[in-house]
Amino acid sequence: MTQPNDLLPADLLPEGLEDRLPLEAARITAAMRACLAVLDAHGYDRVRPPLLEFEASLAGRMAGVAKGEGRAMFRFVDPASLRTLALRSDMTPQVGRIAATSLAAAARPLRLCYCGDTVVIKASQLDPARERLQLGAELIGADSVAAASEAVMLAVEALKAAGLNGISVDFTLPDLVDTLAEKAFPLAPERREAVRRELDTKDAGGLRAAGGEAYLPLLYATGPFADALAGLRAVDAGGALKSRLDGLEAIAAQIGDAARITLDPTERHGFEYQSWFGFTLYAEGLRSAVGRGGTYRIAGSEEPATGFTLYLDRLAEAAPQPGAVPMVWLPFGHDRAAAAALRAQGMRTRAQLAEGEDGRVLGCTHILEGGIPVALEAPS
Ligand SMILES: N[C@@H](Cc1c[nH]c[nH+]1)C(=O)O
Repeated sequence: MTQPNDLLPADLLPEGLEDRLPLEAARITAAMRACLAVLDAHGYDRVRPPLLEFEASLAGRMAGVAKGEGRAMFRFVDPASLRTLALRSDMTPQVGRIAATSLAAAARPLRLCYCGDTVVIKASQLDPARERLQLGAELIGADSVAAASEAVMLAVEALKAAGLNGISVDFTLPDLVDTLAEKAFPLAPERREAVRRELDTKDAGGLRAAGGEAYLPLLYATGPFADALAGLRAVDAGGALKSRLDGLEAIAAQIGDAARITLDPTERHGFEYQSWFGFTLYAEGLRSAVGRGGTYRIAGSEEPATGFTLYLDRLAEAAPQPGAVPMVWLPFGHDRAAAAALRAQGMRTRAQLAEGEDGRVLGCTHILEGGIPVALEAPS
């Protein structure tokens, strides 16, 4: 038998990639099923885009990704087409492509959901994983307050169905600096990046030095939703903010007490392509975000859309372990119909393959005897 110390160097996994062993895989699967059931019940049809695509098409559907601000993708040359392929780092652009091509003629708003693995070349400090299991929903054809409310409500409902507690939603305004820089607090295009950077690091001195004095109040308008909103309302930006803030207020009113709401108007981490509205989801027991979403435009077709993505393998860390069901040992010559009936009732079975096997050693709690499951003593 192979012992762990027989590990060959070739058996080591690259940094940021790992095997999920049965207990963990069961937790991820249970969370996945619960979330998918919520999206399905709300009328979202599942699509399954491929794991890899032509790089140009993956990168081209999202503004930020095209600008190189996106998560770096693994790329390689396809020996068959001799074109560059990329492994997806996010499924939202793929769903955008489907909406803009195969489903271009489908009625809007179009509700699609998805679940699949994505990979990034470089992980973040907070979360070293380079493979991420995404599960999400995209509402195509609308980026209104109503669409945004539906997306947030659905995300919260899915997280609760997965068994997570203490859910909080952090609202942000991804295109805030661009909007204000146009007119209210004018900034030359080449200065915008510097101002965004200082807002990111919440450095008041740096912000002043970068010529972003007018943006200072934004630094303080962050925290619990009501207070932060009041702070932002006090920023007189010649009405440039009003429609956005009214929108946030309407979304928050819909959520009510289904989740705790905070507002960080300048947060842009993880928002590469979202437009007026963005949100980050957190849950009790997990330091990093369990999902993100917002409004955006599908690059190419310019169609408005709203959606969210949950990071399933991450959120499953705080999801409850599915309850163990009886595991029934099926010895040689067992009653097959009785075994099938037990499985139909939700029990699990393991069948004997060779002489000398002991069901208890193989994790069984019961043995099928005379057509009924009889409890086994745990192995000593
Ligand atoms: N796919 C984005 C979130 C998103 C979905 N739809 C719109 N935004 C992410 O993983 O961060």
